[in-house]
Amino acid sequence: MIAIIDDVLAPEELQEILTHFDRADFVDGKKTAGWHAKLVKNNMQLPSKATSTQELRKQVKEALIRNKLFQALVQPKIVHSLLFSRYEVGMSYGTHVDNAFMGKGEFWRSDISFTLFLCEPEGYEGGELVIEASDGDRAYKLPSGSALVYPSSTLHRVNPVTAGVRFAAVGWVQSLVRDPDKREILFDLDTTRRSLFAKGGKTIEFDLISKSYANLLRQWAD
Ligand SMILES: O=C(O)CCC(=O)C(=O)O
Ligand SMILES: [Fe+2]
Repeated sequence: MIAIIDDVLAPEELQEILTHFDRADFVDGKKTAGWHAKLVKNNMQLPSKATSTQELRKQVKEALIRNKLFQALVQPKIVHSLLFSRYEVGMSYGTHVDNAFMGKGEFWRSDISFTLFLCEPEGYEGGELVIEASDGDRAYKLPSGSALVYPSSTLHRVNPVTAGVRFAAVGWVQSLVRDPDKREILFDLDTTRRSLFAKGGKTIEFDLISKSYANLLRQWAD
């Protein structure tokens, strides 16, 4: 499932991150790409080992983890490999698939990829995140603070930036539920039981859907 999550970060948090970017040194993004993605990756990133990057990473991770829609959609076991990117005019990230596993020493599976847009769409031209689906390409350019979550199994790209600068945080999730179809069933059940609860409280219908939700999650989680 491809989904948009709005307002992951508050305007003050966004401002703080952008202020940090103003004085930060960005390095070549090829450093963290797989051997084939390197061939088409042309962007800049915050150095992953810097203490300030680790603090920003923690902040963004916590914001995602406390977001109820993110929880319901992706069932995160771990949010990992988060990085902060900067695309200047002429930069892009050509068509690629994300590596199935990421990390050094400890490896995490990438089930879901996300891009958290960190600047307003009016501030740059081009730079759309394009998901290449079997029925055609879909291009996304979201407001600052909104995130796109999409299956890591897709081919995707970032179009060349033709004016301005594009900032984003990107990362991956190893989900408790590896199969996207199963995640979607859980999401639908969870949405339905919450809607039933809002309308009628803790009825027997709510209890039975909650029971199915919990028991399926128990069966499907790894
Ligand atoms: O910046 C983006 O929106 C996506 C970047 C990407 O595809 C990646 O880092 O693997
Ligand atoms: Fe990617």
